[in-house]
Amino acid sequence: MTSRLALIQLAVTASKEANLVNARAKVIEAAEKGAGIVVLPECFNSPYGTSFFPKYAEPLENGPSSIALSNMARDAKVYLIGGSFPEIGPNSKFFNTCTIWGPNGDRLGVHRKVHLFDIDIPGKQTFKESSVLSAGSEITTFDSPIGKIGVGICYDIRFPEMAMIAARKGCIAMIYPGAFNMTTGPLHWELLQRARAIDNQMYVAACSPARDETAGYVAWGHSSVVDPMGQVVAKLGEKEDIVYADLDVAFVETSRANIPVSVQRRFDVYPDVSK
Ligand SMILES: NC(=O)CC(=O)C(=O)O
Repeated sequence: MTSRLALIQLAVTASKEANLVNARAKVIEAAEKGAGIVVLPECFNSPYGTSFFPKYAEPLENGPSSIALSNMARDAKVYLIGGSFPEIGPNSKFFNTCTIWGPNGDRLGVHRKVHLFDIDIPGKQTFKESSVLSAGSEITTFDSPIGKIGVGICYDIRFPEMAMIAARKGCIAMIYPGAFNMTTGPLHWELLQRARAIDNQMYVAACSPARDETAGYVAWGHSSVVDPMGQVVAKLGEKEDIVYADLDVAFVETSRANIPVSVQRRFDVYPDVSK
């Protein structure tokens, strides 16, 4: 069983309305090219930065982005992993939130970024999402026609436990809307995807905004898909574009059967690791 995955490396602007219009056009284009599962990037409808989160935040229920995403999924008849947008949630807390939509426009899941992006590489990249955002606390999976798929957001990819638990719940892929930067992107973006793919013998995809050199936070781009053997099967440069890859469940099964690490774990040797 296969399904075509499309990653939309969207050129995100300061206009939420323009971003929603552009996202819709690209989702429909991806569906016309045969995609059954479509992914948008982290903060697909706003610039990425702590000063922007409160300004662009909207509620999950009936906010403009949720309505637009539901309509896109329904009109294109695709499973849509709707990147993320700043959410104003319970108790007026802000979250970095990914919504997942089915082909009839129903919402299938919500992932609030679990691991907030707080780093300080002096002179290169400093970011403190936790100065504005609250963290989610759920592992998120949803059922697609080719099987269960796990969803994380960007910095979540650095935490192997999340992908491992998703794999143990039966996921055949992990998908991360993300926005690495010009420091961590060249170092870690591809390596982390390949690591999570090999750890768990699953497809891993990460979808970035297109690079905008004039933005306060310059995204690395390079949206890509890695297969269960750790091979990069699709990859973009830095410009706005769409990349496609066929996800093949049989290849996940063969990879897991040929190198059966998931049944060779020695929890007797490392009992502190949760089963
Ligand atoms: N933007 C992020 O959440 C993560 C990132 O850029 C990194 O881990 O590097």
